[in-house]
Amino acid sequence: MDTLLAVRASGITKCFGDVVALDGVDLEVAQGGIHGLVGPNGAGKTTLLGLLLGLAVADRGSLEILRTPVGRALAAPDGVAGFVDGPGLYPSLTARQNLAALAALRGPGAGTAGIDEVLDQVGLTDVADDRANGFSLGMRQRLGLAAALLTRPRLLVLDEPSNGLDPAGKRHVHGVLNRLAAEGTAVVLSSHRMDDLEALCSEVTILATGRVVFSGPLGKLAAENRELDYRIVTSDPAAARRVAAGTPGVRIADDGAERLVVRAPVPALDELVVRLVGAGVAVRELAPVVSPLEAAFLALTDQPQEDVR
Ligand SMILES: Nc1ncnc2c1ncn2[C@@H]1O[C@H](COP(=O)(O)OP(=O)(O)OP(=O)(O)O)[C@@H](O)[C@H]1O
Repeated sequence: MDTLLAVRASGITKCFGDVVALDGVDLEVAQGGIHGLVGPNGAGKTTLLGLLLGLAVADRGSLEILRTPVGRALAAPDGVAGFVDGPGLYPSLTARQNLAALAALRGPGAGTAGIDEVLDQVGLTDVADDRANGFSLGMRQRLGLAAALLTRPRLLVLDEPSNGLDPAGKRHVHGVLNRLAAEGTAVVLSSHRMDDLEALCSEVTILATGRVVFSGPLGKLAAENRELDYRIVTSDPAAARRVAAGTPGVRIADDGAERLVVRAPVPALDELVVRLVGAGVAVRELAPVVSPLEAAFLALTDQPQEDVR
C-alpha cells in the first residue's frame, strides 16, 4: 500500500513563534492522484505545501516524499517541483529565457523536458519571446507551471494554480494536470475554488487552524455529508411551499417570494418531488445551494452555509 504513496506525512507540526501553523497533520497522497488542500485563510495550506517543496522543515512529525524520508536540509526533494506564493520568475527575461535559465541552473542532464515542449503544454508558445514582466497573473501562473514541468516531476506541488486564469486557461491547466496524473505524477494543490477542486481532485484534505478536519475521496465527503440545502424552482411556488411544509423530513430553510429553499436528507427530497408532481406542480430546477464539498467545508470549518450566488 505504502509503495503507492507519493507523500506520507504523519503528525506534522510547524510553528512560527507562537503561531501554530500546522498541528499534528497527517497526509497521504497517492501516486498518480490529484489531491486538493482546502481551508480558510491561515489554515496552514501554504505552510504544508512549503514543507513538501523543501522550503521549510517541520518542527515535529515525519515526512516521506516519493518513499524517501525528508531530512532537516532545506532543499527540494528529488522528483518534486512546484511553487508557493506565486512562481519565482525573472521579470526582465522572456518566457523562453526564464525556462532556459532554470534549466541551466539545474545543470546538464538533470532530467529536463524540452523548453518548447513545456511552453506548448501550458499554451504559451505564442508569447515565448515576450518578457515575463508584461505577463498577466494567469500567464505567470502558466509559466510557473511550465518551469515545474521542465523537471518532469513525480510530485507536483502548486499553491492556488488557478489564480488569475481565465476559463480557457483554467481548462488548459486542468488538462495538463489530468494528463500528468494519468501518467503517474502525483499533484498536490491548494485552492479556494470548490468548483476547481471538485473538477480536478480525486481526494481532498480540509484544514482548519492547522488541523486536518477531513481527508479522503470526494465521494466519501459527499456520502458522509449531512443534510444539504436545495433550491427548488417550480411552476407554482405557493403550492410547492404548501407541499414542502407537509412533507416529513423536509424543512423550509428560506421561502422568499422568489425562491424556495429546503433542507432535507435525500430520501425526504425524493418524497417531496413525488408529492409535487402528484399535486400537479412541475419541478423546473432542483439543485444544492452549495456543492457537497462546499457544504462540508463550511460545516467542518464552522462557517455558515449561505447562498452566496
Ligand atoms: N513565515 C511566517 N512567519 C510567521 N507566521 C507565518 C509564516 N508563514 C505562515 N505563518 C502563519 O501560519 C498560519 C498558516 O499560514 P498559511 O500561509 O500556511 O495559511 P494558508 O492556509 O495558506 O492561508 P491562505 O489561504 O490565506 O493562503 C497563519 O497564521 C500565518 O499567519
